[in-house]
Amino acid sequence: MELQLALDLVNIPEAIQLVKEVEDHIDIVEIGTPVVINEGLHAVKAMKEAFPNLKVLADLKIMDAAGYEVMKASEAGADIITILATAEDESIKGAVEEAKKQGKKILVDMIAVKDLAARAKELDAMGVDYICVHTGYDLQAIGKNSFEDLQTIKGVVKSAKTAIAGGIKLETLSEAIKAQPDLIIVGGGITGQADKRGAAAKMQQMMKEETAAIVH
Ligand SMILES: O=C([C@H](O)CO)[C@H](O)[C@H](O)COP(=O)(O)O
Repeated sequence: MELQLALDLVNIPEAIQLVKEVEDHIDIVEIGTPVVINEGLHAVKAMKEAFPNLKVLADLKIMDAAGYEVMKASEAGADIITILATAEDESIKGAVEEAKKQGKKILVDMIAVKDLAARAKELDAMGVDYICVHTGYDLQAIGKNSFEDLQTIKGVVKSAKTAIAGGIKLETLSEAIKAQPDLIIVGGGITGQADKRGAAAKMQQMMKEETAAIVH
């Protein structure tokens, strides 16, 4: 199980400073959608140059022109690129094909999908690398989360890795670990803490220990 740090509300220097604090305790660093909107793919390039040993995810939330956008993010140094599950199948297939050509991975964001099981099955058959249930900021604000959704996709996905994102904090992390996704994505649960390094370290430790307890 891997831990991804999502950076959404920072500029490039702040993002790099933050990752310096927590780099030993995360597997993937995400350049969040708001950062890509503010700074462009330069943010992906700067992060990869600063931390060549960390995997970098570009949260582009692609909806169209998928092959082209995956190519540009790959050129900037992204290892994983996101596309929305609600995109056309042609776009999903285009993203997967280009990512394969570039040696990169595609994570599909299930935000706003109504029939999660049906769409997850289709995406799995299209060869995507990760399928991620996600409660975005606007639904987090009305008290929603994705823990049940994770169980739903875990029940149907056979090949892709599974992931969860959206409002996960130290207090709710165990709920996510229980369903054993391959990837847990945390933004504010780390970046909003005074001791960011401590929060990331504790999360990494919980993921390891609680997974070991489930497996044995
Ligand atoms: O994808 C995200 C959101 O749509 C804003 O871009 C966040 O990165 C994701 O929700 C994780 O962040 P937290 O919810 O703060 O954990």
